[in-house]
Amino acid sequence: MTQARDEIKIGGLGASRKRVEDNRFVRGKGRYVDDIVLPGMLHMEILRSPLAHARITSIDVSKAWQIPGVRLVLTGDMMAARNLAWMPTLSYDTQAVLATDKVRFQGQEVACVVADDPYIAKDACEAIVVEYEPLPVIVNPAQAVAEGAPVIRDDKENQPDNVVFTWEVGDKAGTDRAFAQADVVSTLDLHYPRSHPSPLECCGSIADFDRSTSKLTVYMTTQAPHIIRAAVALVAELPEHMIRIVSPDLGGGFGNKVPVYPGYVASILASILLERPVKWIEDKTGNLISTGFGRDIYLRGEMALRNDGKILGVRMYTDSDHGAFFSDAQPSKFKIGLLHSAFSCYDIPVAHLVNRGVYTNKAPGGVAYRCSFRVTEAMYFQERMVQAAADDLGMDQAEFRRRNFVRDDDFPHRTPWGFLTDSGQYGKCLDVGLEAIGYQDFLTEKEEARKQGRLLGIGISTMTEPLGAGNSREYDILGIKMFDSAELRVHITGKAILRTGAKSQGQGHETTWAQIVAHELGIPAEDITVEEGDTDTAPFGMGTYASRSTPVAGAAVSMVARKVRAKARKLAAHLLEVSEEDIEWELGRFYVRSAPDHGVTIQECAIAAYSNMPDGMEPGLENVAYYDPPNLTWPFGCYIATVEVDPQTGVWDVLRVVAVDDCGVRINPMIVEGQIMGGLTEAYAMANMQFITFDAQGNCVGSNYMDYLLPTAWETPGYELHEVVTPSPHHPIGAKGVGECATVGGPAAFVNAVMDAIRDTGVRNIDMPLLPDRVYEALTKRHDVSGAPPVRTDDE
Ligand code: PCD
Ligand SMILES: [Cu+]
Repeated sequence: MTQARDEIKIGGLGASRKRVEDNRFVRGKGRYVDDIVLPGMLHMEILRSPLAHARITSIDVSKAWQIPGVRLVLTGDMMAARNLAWMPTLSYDTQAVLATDKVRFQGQEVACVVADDPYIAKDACEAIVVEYEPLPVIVNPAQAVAEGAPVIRDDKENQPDNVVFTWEVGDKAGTDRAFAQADVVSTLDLHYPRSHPSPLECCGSIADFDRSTSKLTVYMTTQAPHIIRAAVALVAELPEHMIRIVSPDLGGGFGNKVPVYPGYVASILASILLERPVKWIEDKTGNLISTGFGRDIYLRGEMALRNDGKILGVRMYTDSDHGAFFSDAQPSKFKIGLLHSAFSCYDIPVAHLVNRGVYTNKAPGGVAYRCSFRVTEAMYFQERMVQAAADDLGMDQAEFRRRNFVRDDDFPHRTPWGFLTDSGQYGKCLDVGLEAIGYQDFLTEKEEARKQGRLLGIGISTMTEPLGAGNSREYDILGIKMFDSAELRVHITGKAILRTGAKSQGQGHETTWAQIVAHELGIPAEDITVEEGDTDTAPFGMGTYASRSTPVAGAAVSMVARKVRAKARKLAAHLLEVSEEDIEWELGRFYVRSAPDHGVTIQECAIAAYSNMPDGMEPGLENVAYYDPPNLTWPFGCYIATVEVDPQTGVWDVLRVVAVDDCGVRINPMIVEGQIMGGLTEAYAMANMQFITFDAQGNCVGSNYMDYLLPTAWETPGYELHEVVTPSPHHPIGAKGVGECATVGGPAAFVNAVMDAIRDTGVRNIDMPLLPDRVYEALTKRHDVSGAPPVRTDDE
């Protein structure tokens, strides 16, 4: 008779266990960078450029130095003297730490002041006099490539213009042939506007250099502490074992905390020079105007179609605006991240994509904001194009998708741009979604409403997203392969501590990783402490972004637990006085196959590991695992929104949102649902209200929360969530990533719904955000409404 532990009761796989980290978060006991106070700590503030493009003719810091309490004023020249004025970016570019020659975007870091308190530092920043000679400003790709455009990156050799790269992938000739055979060619021009991840906690760091031990400790808001340690070791030429990076509690990351920012570097140098801890905490405007923007990419898409609805081929021409420095966080192999993951859920024979990246006088952009490296843009383009194509064919949009989906028995499936998708049940997900929303009934209701002048619309967005960068053959950051790690130590009493190379920013790893260990070992989740983010203790890992933690670090957790179980089995054999081959495992317990009642628990094995091990066995019960995933995981999402547009004002209200997510096996269903709701809310915000843009002078418009809107509970629609489970065949517990899915797939559902509601106008596109005035313009003037003029990048 089985004596296995009840997996749900011990908080194993599938348990909707309450998040253990919330014990401190909801009590206001989280420990964020700004909560840390070190003895003798000083405070740093940054002086930022008011202009988007200008030559610096002089910087006078004398008045700042005279303010009592000022300890250090740092300028670009001082950084340059130490070879620190420029730093390498994660995309093999360089970025100014403090400007020396020119400023290249509004908000760029020009000088820093360190003082006894932050107010003195801020006042002293204002006492610095900088003379600028304004230069012509470039705020979009069209201007960047125009004849005679000023060269923004004149600091770089071999950079005669503003083009960062041109990248091409796919089969051009084959795609041309497919278009030649098409019955219908559908085209669409779009702009995915800049958006800002905008975590509630801004960026910050405390650098603490101790001359007596030569050790540098940096507490900082980073999603990838080990990468930072490696970067500091290389840039500052400090020995790696003398650097400790600690990423404490983070108030959200959303990709914003992946790049290296000048403030971190300046605070480190200041601490080394002053031999005191130096704290820098960014303010909201600083965060909104200078750190990791997402998106900002233009697209012209073309689809070759057969009359029966089959997609024969796809072309994409895109122009991406990277701002003044190419510092996107992305695996280095593909110039534009994984943009060519578009159309992976559809069976499309051939495709061709050209992307041109340009520099502009805007803050560095293209960061993976809740997005696996340009996947959000890819899926938005895909689903907007799919809807336009269905319309052009006069075909039902759900039926058009179904006809082109990759079939369940066609996995692993090679996409036209070379990815290998692992598993899925796309048709089933769509059916669950259509059923839930009451598709046919809504179509009837929509027609009825139209007769009374009411505009109802329904939008669908279906997509599979590549999550879990990534296997070492194809993915690396600055040459470091993108594996991840876990280290598990079972104490003598059978309790345990687990450390990983990932770094939660609110996702709940302290809860879910313990659940994986509980699943593998039968140790109750509450007996397992999870720690992340301290490079002195955590095994080397690549951090948390691109929903890679579950696919990669989560897999490492499984693997390390299995290694521990293998040793525990030997201990069990010893305790039960039988050979290892005669032992069976059930959750939490080994037993003798021929005598199931004769067994030992994992906890008994733990005691034995320290007190009664067989002759010749090394004591202890711990191990470490590094996991190099064989492939990405490919979750699937089907998002359906219904809306009503007010023809008098252009205001649109969301009626219902249905989300069907298939992220394989769910470790913690409640956390997964929270991830999806959060993701949908960010999708809704981008589609509906979030607007951060630049005027002709490069001034950032929308650099505060009065203008850049975060949806509150009041604006946020309700969500109806459903699930389908297709395990990943190559992940140890069958889980796929999920954190980003709803943000990636969500926007197109809302936009498609509004476009469906106003379909009678013949308007093909309104760029996000679909502000009421844009919708109103489309309704009344019956033309496309773009956030900025689209640019074609082909030279036909
Ligand atoms: N199947 C499955 C999956 C998953 N899960 C869970 O859920 C979560 C998530 O996961 P994933 O998907 O793996 O992811 P991760 O890596 O962890 O994370 C990341 C993401 O996450 C998201 N979410 C969130 N949340 C919060 N709260 N906060 C934050 O910040 C955030 N962020 C965002 C982002 S943006 Mo990027 O960075 O952009 O790239 S990417 C991202 C965790 O806890 C886990 O464990 C479960 O349970 N199951
Ligand atoms: Cu992206």
